[in-house]
Amino acid sequence: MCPSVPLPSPCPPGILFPYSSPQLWGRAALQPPVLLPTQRRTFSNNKILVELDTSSGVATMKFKSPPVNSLSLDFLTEFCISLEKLENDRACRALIITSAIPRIFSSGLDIMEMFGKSTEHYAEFWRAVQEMWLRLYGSSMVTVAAINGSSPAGGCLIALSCDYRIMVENPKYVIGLNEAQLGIVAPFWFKDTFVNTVGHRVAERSLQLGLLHPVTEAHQIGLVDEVVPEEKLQEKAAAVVAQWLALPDHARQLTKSMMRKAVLDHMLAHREEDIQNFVKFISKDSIQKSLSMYMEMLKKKKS
Ligand SMILES: CCCCCCCCCCC/C=C/C(=O)SCCNC(=O)CCNC(=O)[C@H](O)C(C)(C)COP(=O)(O)OP(=O)(O)OC[C@H]1O[C@@H](n2cnc3c(N)ncnc32)[C@H](O)[C@@H]1OP(=O)(O)O
Repeated sequence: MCPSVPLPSPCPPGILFPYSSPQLWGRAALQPPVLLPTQRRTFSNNKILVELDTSSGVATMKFKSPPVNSLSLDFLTEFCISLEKLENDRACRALIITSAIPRIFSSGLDIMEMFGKSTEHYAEFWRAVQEMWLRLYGSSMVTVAAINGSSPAGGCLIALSCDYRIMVENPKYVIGLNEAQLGIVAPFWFKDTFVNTVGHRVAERSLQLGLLHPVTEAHQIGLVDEVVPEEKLQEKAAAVVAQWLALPDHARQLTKSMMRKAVLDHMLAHREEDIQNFVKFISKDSIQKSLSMYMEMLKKKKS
């Protein structure tokens, strides 16, 4: 059978052989089978830096939005644009996501986007959150989260949406879906993504208590796949990517799609309803009060 990459049509006899070598599989497979010097393509905005190594097909995306990489509407928009660029780039087969901000991977959704704004704003913001998840969870690239800091709520969702999670061993770092601690609720597709990673029982307890798991515990419950010292993170991420890229892209992609399709389809079928639910929920006085108290608590913690 011909690989899923577009080949000259009809597929000439014998063409399968050169395309069968693992390092030639996939979207980069149409490049001539010669050793090319390492080539880097970089693009950047004020929130995200992306570097694509076109010889390996691996892109590294660094979040660089101080102070805590919170997922504002602007951040989500830039994130989606970057994901779309990479997804459409035939030279890119894999993506490593990490942070350029010390100690923080991402602090999750920007609470200020959910506080004191108009219903139109809430709807626009929530559509952007959905879009980010649809693109990342549904990506055909190999995706690895190199988690070099704390990663609560929406930050954890980003990590969960990748194919593999490697976290830096540091007793101060935590990760989890802590929405309940803010007096809010993780939506069904956050929950489904979590359940698909850690299983129903662990997810149920963790979600109800809004737990932020220290790294060792996150590893024990399967929320992260590996724990490494900070200085080994990039090397480990590259090794994991190489292992996943050794397989034919079409087989890996179809398997990924099979595993994730039900959850993605469910969200797509209920997308507008989910936006309405979010707007209704977040606009409630009691929820606005909870968010306000949470922000106060964050500020007090500093002083
Ligand atoms: C019927 C059901 C219907 C359901 C419908 C849906 C319901 C709603 C679903 C919403 C889902 C929400 C998902 C989320 O992601 S909510 C965000 C959760 N995030 C957090 O709880 C993290 C909070 N932050 C922290 O814990 C710490 O800040 C952190 C560990 C990340 C860093 O600590 P550090 O000490 O280094 O830094 P500071 O705390 O001093 O923070 C620096 C400044 O950044 C501000 N900050 C932090 N996090 C956020 C954030 N998420 N959004 C906005 N701003 C944030 C913090 O206040 C500091 O600001 P100032 O310098 O101005 O004080």
